Amino acid sequence: MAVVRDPSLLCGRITGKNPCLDLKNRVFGAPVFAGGFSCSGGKLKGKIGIGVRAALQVGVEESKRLRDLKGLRGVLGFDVVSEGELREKGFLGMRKTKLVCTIGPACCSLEDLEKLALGGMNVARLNMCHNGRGWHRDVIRKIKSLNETKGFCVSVMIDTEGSQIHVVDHGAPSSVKAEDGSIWLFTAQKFEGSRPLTVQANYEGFSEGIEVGDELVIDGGMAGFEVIEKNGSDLRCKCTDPGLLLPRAKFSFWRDGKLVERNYELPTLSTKDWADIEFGISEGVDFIAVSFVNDSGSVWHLKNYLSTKSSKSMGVLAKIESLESLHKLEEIVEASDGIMVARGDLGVEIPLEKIPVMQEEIVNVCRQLNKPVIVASQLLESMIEYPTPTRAEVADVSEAVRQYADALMLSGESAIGLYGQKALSVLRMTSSRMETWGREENQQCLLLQHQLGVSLPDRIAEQICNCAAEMANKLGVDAIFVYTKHGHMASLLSRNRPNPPIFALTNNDDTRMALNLQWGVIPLLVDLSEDMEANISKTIDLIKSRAMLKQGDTILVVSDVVPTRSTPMAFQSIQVKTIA
Ligand SMILES: Nc1ncnc2c1ncn2[C@@H]1O[C@H](COP(=O)(O)OP(=O)(O)OP(=O)(O)O)[C@@H](O)[C@H]1O
Ligand SMILES: CC(=O)C(=O)O
Ligand SMILES: [K+]
Ligand SMILES: [Mg+2]
Repeated sequence: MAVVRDPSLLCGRITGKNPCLDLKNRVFGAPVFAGGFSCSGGKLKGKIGIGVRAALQVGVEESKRLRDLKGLRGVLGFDVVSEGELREKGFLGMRKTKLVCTIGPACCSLEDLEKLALGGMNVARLNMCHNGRGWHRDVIRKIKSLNETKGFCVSVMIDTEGSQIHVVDHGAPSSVKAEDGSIWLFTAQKFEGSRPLTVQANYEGFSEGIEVGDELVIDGGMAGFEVIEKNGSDLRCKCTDPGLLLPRAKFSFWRDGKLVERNYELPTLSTKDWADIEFGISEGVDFIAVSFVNDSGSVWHLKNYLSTKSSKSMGVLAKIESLESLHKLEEIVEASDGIMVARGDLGVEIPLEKIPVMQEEIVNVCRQLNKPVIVASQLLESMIEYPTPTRAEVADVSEAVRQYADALMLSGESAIGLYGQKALSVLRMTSSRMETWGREENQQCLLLQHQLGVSLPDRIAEQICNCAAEMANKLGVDAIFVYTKHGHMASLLSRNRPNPPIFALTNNDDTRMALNLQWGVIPLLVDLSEDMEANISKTIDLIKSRAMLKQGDTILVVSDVVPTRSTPMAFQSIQVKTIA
């Protein structure tokens, strides 16, 4: 594919407004939705149309759900944060990298959740390892009520506990020191209370296949031990690398510098995980992130289950956090609706110095296979305690943005940290700055797009989106509009990481919530008719009537026309429109 090579085409279009403007202290009013579909003043000039006809029989759009929502959300489901950002910074200044916040005791009140939403949280993550379902239900309902009443568009993700082997007791309520040369007992035997120098594991098979002389590493390097005696499943170990044992610390065993890989036959989805998934279905969450996925089987299994159990479509995200998942990366990415680079647990199974390269590879594979990817864990770890990040943390966040990850995630920084909102604003400002740099340096032209589609319709959709993104960059249009039912066209555009924001117009609320994780996509919920031309002018009029599109703005419109009596063939098109 030809690419933009002349940065001068792009540089001048970056908004002059301060891209670092802090949204935190701004108060957005409740959304004011324009009523009706008046076409006055919505005339378009300079329309260029390119069409591709293909004999695709696509089902007719169904918009009953939208009508139900319309009364609540108004006719243009434009979330208040994106709208505020557009007014403040213009089209090009809109943030592309999406932000995920883990919700925990430090940010679970309605006020705190609202502050995170205002600060740009696109997805709220609930880690099912902690708290009871009542607590999680309360948080989910608060987020949904903020969406309904305050006009936010925050998706909800639950993250399964999975079956990982970890410490349940190490002799102290919080952290405990392991001194050099001290002798410890690692056991799966359950006992009441705490015993000094004794670590209780949660699974009796934790030491299967382990031999005297093996190295036991805690949390990827928090402390290290040598196994000096094995008695049944109990291990007596000598501390060789003094350090700290934290609650729920994870174990790994190493022999001759390599991880001892063992098949524990623990299911990726435990009985508790299935119960949590049922809970997620009943609460209507948008994403289920599956911990410790080792192959595509568990992902397909869950996806099939969800398709029979739930009318709502929920995204299944696979967390890459084991050595085994790296061996089967492509099949897992293909099976999933998205990926999380779970660097915390990944660092238990691979040497830490390998993580940056693995992260880059996972991000690239995901973009090639057109799946959104979240970079997670320890992005701003020091901000759990301190009000400012380290320079190294800012560099790490910038690197993930430079790699064009779809989303960045806060863990403890928001869940238990003292400065969660500030951490979110650091992610926001750092990603905006890096995105601006990427545009100025024309970095997206370095991205190669391998052909993804196999069938003709898929290849047409892919080519339309590749060409549309290239045109948008070369012409320097202000925004891309894409009409999409399931989000596929929007994600194909996003895959090219184009300079202008991608407004994805859909009449399907599940699609809207799923697109929250995609780089550069601003999902809008609108009523769509079968007449695509009418849809396009209606949407433009609506956005214009809110003074967000003005005379002279140029937009590129990608549409996928469904067959109707008047247009019996599916019709995909790219149009460039200049607002009159
Ligand atoms: N709902 C919660 N209640 C209490 N503490 C929480 C909650 N969620 C997160 N935390 C705390 O925040 C820290 C980081 O959170 P996070 O859920 O990202 O942990 P993690 O270990 O990286 O994830 P995972 O368990 O999926 O590997 C946890 O160690 C935990 O102490
Ligand atoms: C997020 C997560 O699960 C990890 O980093 O391990
Ligand atoms: K988890
Ligand atoms: Mg993990």
